[in-house]
Amino acid sequence: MIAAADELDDLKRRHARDIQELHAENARKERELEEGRNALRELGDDLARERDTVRALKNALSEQSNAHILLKTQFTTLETKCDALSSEGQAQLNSKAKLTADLQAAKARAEELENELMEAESLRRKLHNQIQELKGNIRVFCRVRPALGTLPDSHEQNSSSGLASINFPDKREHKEIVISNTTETAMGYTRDTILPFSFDRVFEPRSSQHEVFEEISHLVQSCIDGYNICIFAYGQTGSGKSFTMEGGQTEDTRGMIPRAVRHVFQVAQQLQKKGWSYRMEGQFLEIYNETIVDLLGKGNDGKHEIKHDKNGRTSVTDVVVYPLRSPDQVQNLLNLAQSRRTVHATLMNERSSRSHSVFTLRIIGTNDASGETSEGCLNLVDLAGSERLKESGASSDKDRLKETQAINKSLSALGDVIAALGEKGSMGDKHIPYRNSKLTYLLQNSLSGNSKTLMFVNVSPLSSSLGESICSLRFATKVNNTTLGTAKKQTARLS
Ligand SMILES: Nc1ncnc2c1ncn2[C@@H]1O[C@H](COP(=O)(O)OP(=O)(O)OP(=O)(O)O)[C@@H](O)[C@H]1O
Repeated sequence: MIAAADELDDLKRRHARDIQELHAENARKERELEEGRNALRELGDDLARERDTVRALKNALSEQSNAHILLKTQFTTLETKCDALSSEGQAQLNSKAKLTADLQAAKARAEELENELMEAESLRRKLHNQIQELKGNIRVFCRVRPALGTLPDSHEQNSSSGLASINFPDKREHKEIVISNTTETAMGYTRDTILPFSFDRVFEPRSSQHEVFEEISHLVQSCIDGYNICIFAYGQTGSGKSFTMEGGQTEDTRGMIPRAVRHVFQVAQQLQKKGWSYRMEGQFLEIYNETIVDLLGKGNDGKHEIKHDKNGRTSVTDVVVYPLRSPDQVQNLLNLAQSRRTVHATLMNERSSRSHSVFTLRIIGTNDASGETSEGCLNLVDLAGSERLKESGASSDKDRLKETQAINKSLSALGDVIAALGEKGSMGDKHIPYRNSKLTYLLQNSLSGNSKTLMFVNVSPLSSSLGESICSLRFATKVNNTTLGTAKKQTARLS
């Protein structure tokens, strides 16, 4: 029993030890279990996170694959477009080659036509000069200016009631002008007079500078062919002479001088193709009270002398002669000259020009290919107002009286020269009184029978100017009835 009790104790001790160990083991297992649980929780969290990541990646993948599909579609469309463009490009290359060939052919044809045109132009010029020779070399154009009331900024506002009765019956050839005038007889009766005049061309008030120049452009062109040309503007103060010759500053209102210079430059350039090269020079003079003033000079006026050489060349001593290189340069010279012109007030026109102005363009041409030379001269003359003493208000002022007398003397000298040239044409050699005025002496070589002369008779539309208008038209008619003979070219061959 003792042994059994010992054994029992022993067993109890071992059992207690086992229980203790089992407790310890249990506690350890519980700890491990807790740790396992924690680990499991962490793994659960990780799993949830991983699931989120996988979900996000899945979404991204789906977006990417959509984008990929879209890009693929776009790529295919672009590929198709590219194919279409490259075949279009090819077609365009083909059509470009065809167009280049067509252009080449058109250029060759244009060149051919240009040559034909040049030949036709030479022929036309020759025929034109022949026609002019047959007609005689003095022509008269009449131009009636518009009433200024119809223009902005005018002093003649509401002047339409004061307009003269001027009619233009010839609607086809524009050669006639008819003035109707009512005068009172000594007995107090009124008498209606119809005065018809006819000229080479009549320009109505609405005619533009462009239309007027069209009619004189061939004449201007003749100076390139070696003729001496003289174009005058004659008429009472305020009748539109300066407007016709110099014009305004705008493209539309530019006058005959700038248009003539531009035309000469253009034609000279065209003739370069035929081997011609031209040198041009210009001078601008004023004749005031029988004294020459250089409008482009530096002021040694009154000391200029007119000289004519045996080759028909006229020069004036000590005047500035500008080599002309462009039409724009001429506009600047005109502006300079304009600011220097002698301008005084008269009753007729506040800014009346009381002097003659003479713009001279000399054109010297050489043709190295054919050995020809030519020298022509174009004079564009803006004459002083032609009104009589009473009309100009000059009779009460000594200086104005002297001016008006000088103007009248030189204008009648011009008439005498033209008349004498006309008589010479029919009766052989006759003395031509060129020396009677500075104006006619200066223009001697451009007024002779060898030259071409055009006179504009400028007319005011106002009834208050009717008397002067009739005087101007009568003077112009006398000039128109004159035949100046045959113009001669000044050409030579280079030795
Ligand atoms: N055809 C026209 N169209 C428009 N305005 C014109 C025309 N002719 C003349 N004029 C205007 O009429 C006015 C007088 O003309 P202009 O000065 O040319 O006369 P003029 O005869 O030269 O006078 P002057 O003898 O004083 O020089 C100017 O204001 C001018 O601009």
